[in-house]
Amino acid sequence: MTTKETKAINVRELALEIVTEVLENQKALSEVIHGVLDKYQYLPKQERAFLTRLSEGTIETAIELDYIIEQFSTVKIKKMKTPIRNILRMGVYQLKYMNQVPASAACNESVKLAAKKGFHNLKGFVNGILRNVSGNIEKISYPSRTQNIVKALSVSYSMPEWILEMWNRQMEREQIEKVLKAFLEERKTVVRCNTEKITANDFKNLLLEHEIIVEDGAYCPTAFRISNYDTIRRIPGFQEGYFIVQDESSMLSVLCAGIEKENHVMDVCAAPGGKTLFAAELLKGTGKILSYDISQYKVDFIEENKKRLGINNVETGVQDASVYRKEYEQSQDIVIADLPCSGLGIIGNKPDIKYHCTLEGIHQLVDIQRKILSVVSQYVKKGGVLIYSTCTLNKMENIENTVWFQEQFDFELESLDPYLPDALKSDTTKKGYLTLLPGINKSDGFFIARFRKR
Ligand SMILES: C[S@@+](CC[C@H](N)C(=O)[O-])C[C@H]1O[C@@H](n2cnc3c(N)ncnc32)[C@H](O)[C@@H]1O
Repeated sequence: MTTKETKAINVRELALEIVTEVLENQKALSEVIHGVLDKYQYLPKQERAFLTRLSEGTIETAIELDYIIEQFSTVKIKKMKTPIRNILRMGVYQLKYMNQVPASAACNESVKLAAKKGFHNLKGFVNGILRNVSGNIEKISYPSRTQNIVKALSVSYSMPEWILEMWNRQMEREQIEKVLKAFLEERKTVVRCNTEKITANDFKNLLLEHEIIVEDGAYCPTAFRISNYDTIRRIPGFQEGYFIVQDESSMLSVLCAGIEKENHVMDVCAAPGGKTLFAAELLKGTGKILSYDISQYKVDFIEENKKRLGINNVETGVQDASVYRKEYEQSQDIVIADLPCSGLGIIGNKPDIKYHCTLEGIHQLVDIQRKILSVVSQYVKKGGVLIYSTCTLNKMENIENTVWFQEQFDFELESLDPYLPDALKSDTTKKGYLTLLPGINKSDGFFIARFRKR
C-alpha cells in the first residue's frame, strides 16, 4: 500500500465505524477493533494509536459525552440520526480529552465526516454544537452530587445508573468511586513470563533492551506490567512463546488452587487458556490438564497459545461444561471453574460491557454458573479442590453463588492465605474467598473462592 493510498483512509471514519458497531449494534469492542486494525495493518503506528484512542475513548466516556452534547443541543441525543449522534460524540471526545487535536480540526473534521456520510444538510448543526462545546468546555456544569449521587457518578464516570444502584447496595461509596476512577485510567498490559522457556529476569531484560517500559507485577513473581509497545504480536519473544497476556487476578486464582506436581487438573471453561497454561507451568511437565471450552472456535485459541508456549501436558477439547460426563466422575485433584460471567470487573479493558450488560442477563448467568458448578463439582475427587472464579463485581454471581454452592454440595470453603501474598490476606481470604477491586488492588475486578470436597 502506498503512502498516497493510506492517506485516502480517513481514520476518523474508521473510528465512526467502530463506535457505531459497539454503541448502536451491541458488538464487542475488542472484536470490532481487532477486525479493523487487522484489515488496515499497513496504517502507520501513530494512526493506529489515534484510531484506538478515539474509538475506545468515545465508547468509554459515552454517557458523559451525551450529557455534554445535550447541554448544547435542542435535539435530544436519542432523536438524532445515528451517524450524527456518533460523529458528535467523537467530536466532543476530541475536544475534551485529546489535547493534541486542535479544536478547529476536531470541529472541521466532524463536519466533513457528516457530509461524507450524506448529511450535507446537518453540517451547520454539527458545526454549531461542536463550536459551542469548544467555547464553553470549561464551564459545563455537571449534575450535583448532593442532589443525586447516582446521576452525578453516572455522568462523571460514564457508568449506567442501574449498575451504580446495584453497587450502592453491595459496596461502600468510597470503594465504588475508586473502582470507577480506575476503570477510566490508562492501563498497562500485564503479561506472565513463561518460565518453561525463559527466566523472568532474562525476559525482563529482553523487553528493556527493546525500549519497552517494564514494571514488576504487584503479586506474582512472573508478572510484568508493560507499556510503550506497538502491538502484542510485535513484542520480542511473542513468537517464541516467552509470555502470555494475563492479568494478575487470573494468575492468583491458579496459585490459589495449590497445584502440586502430578496433579490431575480440569479447566472446564478454559479459552483462551490463561489459567490452563499457568497451571501447566506449575505442574512442570508432570500430571495432566484437561482443558475444555464450548466451541471449536474457542478451543483453537487454547491450542494456539499452547503451541506458542510449548506446553505439552495439556489436552484440549470441545465440551459443554453444563452437560454431565460420567467418565470424569471423581477423577480430578483440582477443577478450575472460571465461569462465564457478566464481566463487570474488566470494564477498564472492555468498556462495552457496561452498556451491553443487563440485570436480566446477570440472572441468566447465575443460573448457568449454578448449573455448571453442580455438574463439574462431581468431577472432583474426594478431598480434591474446586476453584470458582469470575471477573465480575456483583454479589449474585460471587458470594451468593459461593454460599449457595456450600449449602447444596459436600464442599467447604478453605483458606486462601497459604497461596496469597500478605498484601491480599484478609478476613474473607481466611474464610476462603477474595474479591479484588481495581483502584484498590492492582488488578482487574475479580472473585476467587476455594472449596475442598469433603
Ligand atoms: C471467563 S472465560 C474463561 C477464561 C479462561 N479461563 C482463561 O483464563 O483464559 C469463560 C469461558 O467460558 C466459555 N463457556 C461459556 N459457556 C460454556 C459452557 N457451557 N461450557 C464450556 N465453556 C463455556 C466461554 O467460551 C469462555 O471462553
